Order: sequence, then C-alpha cells, then structure tokens
Amino acid sequence: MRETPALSVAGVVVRYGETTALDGVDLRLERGTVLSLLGPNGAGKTSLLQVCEGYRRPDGGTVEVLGADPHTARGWLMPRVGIMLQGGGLHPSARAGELLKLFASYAANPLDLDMLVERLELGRFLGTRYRRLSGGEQQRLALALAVVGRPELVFLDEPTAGMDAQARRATWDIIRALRHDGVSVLLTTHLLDEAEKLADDVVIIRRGEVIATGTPQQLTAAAGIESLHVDADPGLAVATAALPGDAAITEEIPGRYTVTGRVDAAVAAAVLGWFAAQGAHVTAVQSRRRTLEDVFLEVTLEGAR
Ligand SMILES: Nc1ncnc2c1ncn2[C@@H]1O[C@H](COP(=O)(O)OP(=O)(O)OP(=O)(O)O)[C@@H](O)[C@H]1O
Repeated sequence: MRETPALSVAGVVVRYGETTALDGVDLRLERGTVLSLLGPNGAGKTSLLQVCEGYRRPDGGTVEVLGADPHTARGWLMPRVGIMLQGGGLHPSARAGELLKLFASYAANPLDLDMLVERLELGRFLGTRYRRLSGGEQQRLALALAVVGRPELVFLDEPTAGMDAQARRATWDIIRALRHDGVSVLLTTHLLDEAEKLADDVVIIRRGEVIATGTPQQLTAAAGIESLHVDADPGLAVATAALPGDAAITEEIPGRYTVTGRVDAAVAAAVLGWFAAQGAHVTAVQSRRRTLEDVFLEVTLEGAR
C-alpha cells in the first residue's frame, strides 16, 4: 500500500466573487520530499497555500494534509505542520529570542535552539523586538519558528525573499537538512534556480490551473538544449548534414559552427556524428541545456500571448 502523502490536493477550486483564483488544481507531495509550487504573480499560489494551511475552505475539491482535513483537524495538525508566516501574525513588541523559546515550548521534541541560532545567524538580534528587525532578519526568524517544533510538513512561502546571499544559502541548507530528516516541504518561490536546486518535484500554475509538472530534470530535459556550438576546420559542407527535425548547422564565422532549430540529445549526437564523418578536427563543443527558468518562461507565456 502506498504511504499517505504529506499533502494531497484534488480538483481544488477557490473563488473570490467573480474571480476564479484556482480552477481544479491537483497536486501530491510525497513524504520526505520537496515540492516547489511555481507561477507568475496572481497565479493562485497564496490561495492554494491558504487552503492547505486550513485558513480558507476551498469552493470545490478536497485537500488532505498528513491524511487529515486541514480545516477540521487544525488542532491535530498544529504541532505536525510548520508554517512560515509572512510578516504579520507575530507580536511586534516580542523579542526574537522570546518568540523562538515560545514556539519551542509548544513542541514535544523541539530542535536544538543553539543549532538553529547558529545556522540562521540569529544570535546578533535575539534581544531585538520583532518590529525592529530588518526584512531579511524577520524572514530568518520566521523560518526558525516554522521548523523549531520538528514538524512533519513545512509550508514555506517565498522563504528567501528579501534575504542576502549568505542567508539564502543557510536557508537552502536548512531545507536540505529537513528533507534529509524525512520532513516534507511545500515551497513557493519566484527564484527558479532555487526551485531547480531544492525541489524533487515542480508544479507550475498559471491563472489557477496546473500547466506543467515533473522533476526539474524531466522538465528541462524535455525542453531540450538551448544552444550548441562546435569549433572545427573551416569550410565544411554544412548543407550535406541531415539532422532530425528542423535542426541545421550553420558556419557563423570560419571554423565556428552553430546548430539552429530544436536541439535535443539525439540532434547533438547526430551533429557530432556528422563532424566525425567529415573527418573534421573538432577542437571545442559548447552546449547550454535549458534551465527551469527557460521552461517556466516558455510555459507561462504560452497562451498568455
Ligand atoms: N481576497 C481576495 N479578493 C479578491 N481577489 C483575490 C483575493 N486574493 C487573491 N485574489 C485574486 O486571486 C488571484 C490569485 O491570487 P494569489 O494571491 O493566490 O496569487 P499568487 O500566485 O500568490 O500571486 P503572487 O505571486 O503575486 O503572490 C489573483 O487574480 C488575485 O488578484
């Protein structure tokens, strides 16, 4: 029997008056994995998080968090789910260290506070009131509060927004450590490299609908290769190259060849085979595979045009 997923969303619909923010969204977050929810502004990410966190009832469909209804089982879920609060929700006069101790006191088996303080470099501002913290410091504290209770599942809504490069790396390390410890993570982000680095699975939504899903590798491999250049002897008869699809070889400048059209692994192999068949002396091959950002821009712009 398959283990109950950490999060299961089926056919979820959310409406605000005339606006349909989510229009039948399905997703599944397996235990001990990181799922990144991506989408342009207004795609419906926050609405979906609110439904999963039990703050809003969907107008259609079902959500199960650790096998339970997030709305009716809030009390049971509270110690099992970590939520990274954006801005509000925390007392502005409370000091960072007090908040951390308070949140730890709710948990049966909290994480080691010294370790968290060191990892997220909270030590310098533990005595500072929440409202006086910088945006990046608030984010670091919010992450610490979300994970201090050793939750089974964590919702992270743009966790590294406003963080400097060092804090961002520390956050990535914490997310990796959570996953390593078997924690499931739902991560929304506008940073595609962040998703590519951390996520086991990616779900891209646009205008309330899922438009692409897969592992980062599946999504980028299916999208093919962005560019392929070969340096070899000048003046080869490029017109004789028979390549799959619409791919073709052009000699941009003498000795510098570029492959145009849709390039994938089969085309790349055919290109190198053609150079070999010419008896050409190849001195360099450069390729850039498509990134998750290329895929994201392609699928989110499609249909928006
Ligand atoms: N309280 C609300 N009342 C009316 N419309 C809303 C409300 N909240 C969200 N919307 C609309 O629902 C849609 C989805 O919004 P949502 O905030 O879920 O998107 P998002 O993907 O989180 O966007 P962003 O990346 O900008 O945070 C948008 O069109 C938004 O304008």
